[in-house]
Amino acid sequence: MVLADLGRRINAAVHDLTRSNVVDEKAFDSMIKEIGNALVEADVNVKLVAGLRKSIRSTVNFKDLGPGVNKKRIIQKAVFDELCRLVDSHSEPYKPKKGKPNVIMFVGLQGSGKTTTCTKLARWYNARGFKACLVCADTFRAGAFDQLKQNATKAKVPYYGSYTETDPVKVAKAGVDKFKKERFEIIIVDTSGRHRQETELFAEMVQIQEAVRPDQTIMVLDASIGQQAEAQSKAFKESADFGAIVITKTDGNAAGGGAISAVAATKTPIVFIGTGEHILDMEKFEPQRYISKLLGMGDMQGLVEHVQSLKLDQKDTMKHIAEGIFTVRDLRDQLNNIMKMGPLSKMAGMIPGLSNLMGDVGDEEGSMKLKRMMYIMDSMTTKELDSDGKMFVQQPERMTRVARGSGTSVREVEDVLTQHKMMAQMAKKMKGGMKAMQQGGMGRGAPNPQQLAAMQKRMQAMGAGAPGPGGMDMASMMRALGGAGGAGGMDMNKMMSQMASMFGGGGPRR
Ligand SMILES: Nc1nc2c(ncn2[C@@H]2O[C@H](COP(=O)(O)OP(=O)(O)OP(=O)(O)O)[C@@H](O)[C@H]2O)c(=O)[nH]1
Repeated sequence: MVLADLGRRINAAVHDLTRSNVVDEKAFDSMIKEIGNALVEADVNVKLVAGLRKSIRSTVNFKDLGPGVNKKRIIQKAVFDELCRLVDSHSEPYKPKKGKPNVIMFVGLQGSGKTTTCTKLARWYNARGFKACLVCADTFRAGAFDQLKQNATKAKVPYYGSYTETDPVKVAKAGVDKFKKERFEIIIVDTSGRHRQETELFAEMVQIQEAVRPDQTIMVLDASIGQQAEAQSKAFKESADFGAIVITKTDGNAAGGGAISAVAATKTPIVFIGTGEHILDMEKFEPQRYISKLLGMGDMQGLVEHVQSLKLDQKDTMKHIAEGIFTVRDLRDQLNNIMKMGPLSKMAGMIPGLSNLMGDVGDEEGSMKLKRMMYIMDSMTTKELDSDGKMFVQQPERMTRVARGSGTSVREVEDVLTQHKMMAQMAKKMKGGMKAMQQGGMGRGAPNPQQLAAMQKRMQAMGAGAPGPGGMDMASMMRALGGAGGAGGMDMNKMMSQMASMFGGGGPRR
């Protein structure tokens, strides 16, 4: 059972109960039991599960509920709140400060995903305006430096390491000193892992800690170890003190729930979770966001942050749409942006209701389709790209030329032009609204209540469904978007419709 299945099972249990006409104590008990079973199967510790069941039961307390109260709402909220509490460590991690060197040291067993996570974190800070770099202090494993070098180069992050020095303490110290002198703000030290928790490994970690005096030591844990995470983190904590944890490989891994809850129970903050092998596959861990995503309620705030961190260029298209124009080049720029965002399935998970809309179109098929559309537009002339597409109808031989040049078929070129036409019509309709939003500062500030209401209506029409537990309805999600406008905010609605219709999801249900 992968994590998404766990979410679906919990959701189904809650919905079965709240959908039925009689919400009595018996039905309530069987819902709690089903949630408990699903969590135990996802390797959450039975004691924690027993605690959660007890808390839900006492929060709802059937006997005290009067006839007028909305039982369904209270039950949904109790389940959401208790799930959040299960994964919340209630502790604050270190917050790096700008304008000074912040040394972050990574520890963890070999293969846990340390090197990958170090690079993801450096990129994450870089995208947020910090000057970040990497130091490879793993002299134990041959090839470790090469791997870090390769990752760092791909992520465009400066790095330090040595092929000749065999003492990891010396390499770590030299790297940190060098980058401190060069005024780097985030200096990430990757250490050796090895297979088991051997004494030499712990001794080495302590020595590196003493030499580089990290502001934060982060331990990396593989989600697949489930509730074993508690024992493993204890063993590490006894040797080298660490302040926070990153849990990797939570993608497609049911035991992730077990690992997260086990760590939360030790009151160690989980700062990030790894959600894939790609450099962008890392999410800041926040209990409420994690649970709402797990339950299929989306993570709009996460999506906005993700989109913003990509620094997508939307200026020209936004300006065009405000004027009611949408050129073929605009379509190409938008597709380019979508391709930068990572796997489509992941994006869909962040948007409430979109996973259903996309249907069974896989990532591979979706991205292949995107690529072919890009080849087609790359084979067009500047004049064609900047046009409204009508010249292709007037001179169909242009379509034949583009198909030949891009190695695709005339039919596919027609499809791109149909897609473009649809979006150009949409842009025409949006003309007034976009102008008002731009004038009203939508691109900079939070949406006003009328804009929120309109956006909420559209989102619900797209299949976002009824408000979920915990009061996380569409309005509050939209409010969470406050201040996020521009590329991340308003554009998401458009992007959803684009994606859904392009990948055969049948288009938004309006
Ligand atoms: N699916 C998935 N794979 C991941 C994630 N994080 C890391 N990996 C993969 O896990 C494997 C091991 O990652 P590394 O970063 O090399 O692990 P390490 O802990 O640095 O290992 P050593 O350098 O040998 O100590 C690689 O194939 C990564 O691509 C994640 O969040 N999801």
